[in-house]
Parts: sequence; C-alpha cells; structure tokens
Amino acid sequence: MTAITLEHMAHSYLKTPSRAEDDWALKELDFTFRHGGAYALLGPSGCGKTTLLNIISGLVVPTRGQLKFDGRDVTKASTVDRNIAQVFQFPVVYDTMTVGENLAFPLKNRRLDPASIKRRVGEIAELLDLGRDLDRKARGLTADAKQKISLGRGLVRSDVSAILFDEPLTVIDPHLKWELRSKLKVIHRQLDVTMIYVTHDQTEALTFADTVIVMSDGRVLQAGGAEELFERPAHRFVGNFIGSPGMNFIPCAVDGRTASVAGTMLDLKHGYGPLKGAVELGIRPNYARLGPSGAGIPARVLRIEDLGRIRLARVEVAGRAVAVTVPDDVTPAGDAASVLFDPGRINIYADGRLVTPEREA
Ligand SMILES: Nc1ncnc2c1ncn2[C@@H]1O[C@H](COP(=O)(O)OP(=O)(O)OP(=O)(O)O)[C@@H](O)[C@H]1O
Repeated sequence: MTAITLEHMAHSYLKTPSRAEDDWALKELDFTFRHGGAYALLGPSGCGKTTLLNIISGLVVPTRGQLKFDGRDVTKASTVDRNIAQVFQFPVVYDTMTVGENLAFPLKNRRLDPASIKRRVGEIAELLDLGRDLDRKARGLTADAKQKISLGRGLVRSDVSAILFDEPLTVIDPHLKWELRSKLKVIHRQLDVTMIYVTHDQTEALTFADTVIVMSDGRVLQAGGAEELFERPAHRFVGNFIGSPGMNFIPCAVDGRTASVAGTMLDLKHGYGPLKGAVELGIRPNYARLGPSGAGIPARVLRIEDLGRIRLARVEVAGRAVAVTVPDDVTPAGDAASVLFDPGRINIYADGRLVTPEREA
C-alpha cells in the first residue's frame, strides 16, 4: 500500500510554455491518493485524465511539481521503480501463452515460488471467471476474454504500489461491463491496494470508486463520493456532468434566506451573505416538481418524457431549459405550469462555484 502525493503538479506538452492557461494540459494541482483507496479520474475527452495517470505511472515527467510515493520523490523514477501495475484500454496479452501462463507472467517476473503463483493465479482466474480457460491458448479468444486476462495480469500481484486502469472496459460487451465493475470493487477490497481508474463514464466511475475526481479543462473541480457529487456539486460543471439529466441551473437573486427566481420568492433553508458575480440556483430534477399554474415559479412545459420509472418534464423557467420530475397525479394541461423546489436541496452558485451558506438561522 502506498500514498501517492502530487505537490504543485502541473504539465504542459509545449517545450517553453507561457503562463497562459491554454498552454497547460494539467493546471497546478495538489492532491493525495490515500493508502488503499479506490479512485476514478472522470471527465470529458481532453480534460487531462490520461496526462495525470501517465505522470503517476512514469510515462510522463511533469513540467512542474513533485510526485511522492509514501514521501519518497519518484517524479523522475521509472515505471518499474515505482512498482506499478497497469491495465490499458486494449488487451495486452501474449497470444502464444495459455491464459494461466499470461496470468502467472507478472508473478514469475517477481520470482514467486511456483505454489504461490499457482494459488494466486487460481484465485484471480476464479474471480474473473477464467477458471475453465486456464489451459487454453490466448490466441483465438474473444476481445472480452483477452481484456479479462489483461485485468487479471494487472490484479495478480498484491505487492504493487498502485494499480492504474485506463478506460479498461472500453472493449468489453455492455452486459459484462456491469459484472466486471462490481468484481473490480470486490477485488479492491480483497487486495487493499490503491487503485486509480480513468474513465469518461460516470456510472463506471461511481460504481467503482470511493472518491471520484471530476476534471475539466486540465483542472480538478471536485473530489468526492457519489453522495457529495450529487448533493453538493462544488462547481456548475460537476452538477451538469454528474447525473442524467444533470443538475438544473437557473438565474436568481439571493437576499439572506430568500431567493427570487423570475419574480417568485422562494424560502431557502440556509442564509447567504452578499454574493458577487452571476448567481444561480442549482436543483436536481428529482428535487423539483411540476405543479399546476400558480403553485410555484411560472414554467412553460415543452414536453413530457416517460422514462418508465419516472416521468420527466422538460420546461422553460426564466429562459432556461429545466428538467423536473412529474408526480403521477399531475397531468399538465396545456403548456402553462409551475415548478416547485425542495428548499433543503437547493444549492446556490456564484460564477459557477458552489457558495457555502452562512450558519443556519
Ligand atoms: N502527447 C501529447 N502532445 C501534445 N498534447 C497532448 C499530448 N497528449 C495529450 N495532449 C493534450 O493534452 C490535453 C489533455 O489530454 P489527455 O489525453 O490527458 O485528456 P483525457 O482526458 O485523457 O482525454 P481522452 O479521454 O480523450 O483520452 C488535451 O488538450 C490533449 O490534446
């Protein structure tokens, strides 16, 4: 087990980067991955996930800052020196070896005794449902099966500093994905090793990780568990990115414990001091309801979507497109309606950042 610390870390792919933000693929970052944690780096394409993972693995030396493993500076150390296992997007498997030989390979390299290798290979094969294929040659196996072998090779050693996964389920069939995600979680508990998992898929990140690190444009915007990311997104981007559909953001004015949205006053659960910049109210669709006209903030119904478990209304509030759940007993008549918010679930944002309320009155 190893704690991984990033200190004043920043990276630019340019030879002589200026101070301009655009020159930096990874903006300055301080972060600690604690011993034995399960982390996901989540964000859209180009946000810097792979750059950060490659800095941790040693494929990229950061332009600035230090990387420490348990306090030891490894910024310029090789991947081998860091004692890291990696699983990539596409299978890395020796076709001429059997499944068992592939799984045993990292252990043989470490000169483990044959009995321990056999036991460990058996355990990992069992966990990944590869037990019956141990004597089969890897050649000719499906892409799914080969990627399972890659996962197994990444997981087989229990003495690594960390295991890094770069979009490891991309080639896996959708129904198997769910199963493997859950298995990875089980394996994480068993191994008690630091795991860092790169993905742009929020379901994958939230099922696997205890701490999801949401990135955008080379910055870490928030690192937290599922509940925190859903209930208290630190940034507008996080609110939008997490959840389907994401959090609604509606322009408002806030005065103490009252918010005014399109001329309608709402009581807030908490009080706020004076706010600067563009102020918005953030509310998840499941904490908003559609009501009859006059019951809440005026809204224009654009359409109703039946998602099976719930009905969702797409409405316009204060010029913004907003999604709200529709109770079973409400049948919108025409397009005039209103929306009501659960006051305890309203977040307030100023210039896209979550505002911490003053103490509850
Ligand atoms: N080798 C490189 N040389 C120059 N620029 C690079 C290089 N690798 C990445 N970049 C740039 O750095 C930024 C971050 O890229 P990175 O690959 O880390 O993002 P990502 O979140 O992993 O994206 P994806 O999910 O598409 O892999 C992007 O603007 C990308 O174009």
